[in-house]
Amino acid sequence: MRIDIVAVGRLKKGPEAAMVADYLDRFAKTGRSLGLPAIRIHEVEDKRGGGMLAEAELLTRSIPDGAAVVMMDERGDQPTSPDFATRIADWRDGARDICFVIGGADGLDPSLRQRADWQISLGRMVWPHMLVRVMLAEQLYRAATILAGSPYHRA
Ligand SMILES: C[S@@+](CC[C@H](N)C(=O)[O-])C[C@H]1O[C@@H](n2cnc3c(N)ncnc32)[C@H](O)[C@@H]1O
Repeated sequence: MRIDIVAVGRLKKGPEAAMVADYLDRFAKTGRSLGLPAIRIHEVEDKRGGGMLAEAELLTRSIPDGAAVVMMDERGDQPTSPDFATRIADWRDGARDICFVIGGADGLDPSLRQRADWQISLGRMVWPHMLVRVMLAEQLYRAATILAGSPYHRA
């Protein structure tokens, strides 16, 4: 099994990058005994100004064949953290790869959103994509702690 985050834009060194690295490192440590692999990030960038469609093509190329595709979108479902953890465990148990997709400033092209196995929202407000990376990384770490039965998630 592999877990990837495919995202538009390059995350420069700074607080967001440090937080993403920290949460993914914690995920890797907690996930190891749960059969969850370290998460890899793939960044794509369309330098020719082709907009959402060009970004969709680049993102599609980075999505592994057969992976469960989870699109981050403010119009999507709003699962609880335990529900999110359960879905990840179900895919793990079915030996399915998982690929999270985060769009750029214009969002994700509708053609790409149509192929999602799941569209999830971090609330109905729109967040900058770099913060979405941080929040997704935190929720993935939180999911691992829920599956491990550790006290990080107290709700
Ligand atoms: C700045 S937002 C783009 C907003 C764009 N206007 C749209 O209609 O999608 C960049 C990316 O961050 C992610 N994103 C932003 N807010 C989100 C939210 N509330 N929940 C989940 N993902 C979000 C989405 O992947 C989005 O494509």
